[in-house]
Amino acid sequence: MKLAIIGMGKVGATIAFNIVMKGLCDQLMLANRNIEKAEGDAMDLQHSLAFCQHSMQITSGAIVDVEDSDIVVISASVPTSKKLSSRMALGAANVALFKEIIPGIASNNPDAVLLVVSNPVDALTYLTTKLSGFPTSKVIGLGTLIDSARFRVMLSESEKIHPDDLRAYVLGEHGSNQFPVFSQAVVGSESINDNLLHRELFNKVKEAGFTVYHHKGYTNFAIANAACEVIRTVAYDEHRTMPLCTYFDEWQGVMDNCFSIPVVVGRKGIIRHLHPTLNAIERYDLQSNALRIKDNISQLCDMDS
Ligand SMILES: NC(=O)c1ccc[n+]([C@@H]2O[C@H](COP(=O)([O-])OP(=O)(O)OC[C@H]3O[C@@H](n4cnc5c(N)ncnc54)[C@H](O)[C@@H]3O)[C@@H](O)[C@H]2O)c1
Repeated sequence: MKLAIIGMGKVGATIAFNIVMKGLCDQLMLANRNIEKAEGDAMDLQHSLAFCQHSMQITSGAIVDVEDSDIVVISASVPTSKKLSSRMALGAANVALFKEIIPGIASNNPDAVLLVVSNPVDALTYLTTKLSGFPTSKVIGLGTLIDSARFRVMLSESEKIHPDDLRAYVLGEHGSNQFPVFSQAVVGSESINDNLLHRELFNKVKEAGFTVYHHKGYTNFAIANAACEVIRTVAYDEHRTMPLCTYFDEWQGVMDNCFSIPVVVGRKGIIRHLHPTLNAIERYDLQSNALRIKDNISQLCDMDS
């Protein structure tokens, strides 16, 4: 399994550390605009192999050196600020960056699954799908997997039950429009009700990324674990279900859009879309997400410029 990370900032470096600790590949390639930083990370991670069960080859270089990967994680980005209050603020500059880098990544890594982490992730996953020419199944945006994880952790604290035993999906935009699917949320086989307490927790989930940003200027640990969950599922063809961002022609009556829906993931990327029965509130939330995201995509991702 050959894995590359493009963009060795706070998130890319933490994903790399997790991959090494968990032994998720045999060859790990780190690429960054500032190559010296990628070289430093590669050396530092090599030194940590003495404490790992799984040996791997760790190399570094420029984006053009990333070739024939099975998975390419894209966490390259213009710098984010501690004052960030909307992921869309990164939109225009990251769209320009992706227009510069995605065609080369796609042609040098024709069989890869591309995992988009950079924000705004829904628009960038759409753009990556279009620019790469890859099948929609092979371009995955990290999307609301992280929001769903935060929701499960917060519900677990309130229910005093391990988060692994909770199923609670947040779907839609990785942003302020995301919505919880209470109608399908369960702990054991008991429903998690749509009540005031659980709505308050969900409101904290929506703000959680920015709460962390405002404290430390970035988020890295939870997002790196979310990325590794997808990477392991692809690497070992695990066929796990999770909410992830994908471009789709049609989902639950929404046409031609790109945001997080429940999917099954395996070695070939997204191998199936799941279709839970949504209640009236959730169908309304889905429609308003679809409009908002479509609008963001058409504002940001003009394919002719
Ligand atoms: N999807 C999510 O839930 C989620 C969570 C956290 C962060 N993010 C996003 O991930 C991205 C990275 O965040 P970060 O905190 O690591 O940012 P960062 O500024 O620390 O790192 C960005 C890295 O990209 C590199 N880079 C820029 N242009 C490049 C190019 N052309 N080629 C190669 N490398 C290039 C920079 O040198 C830098 O090392 C941001 O867009 C952030 O918003 C997403």
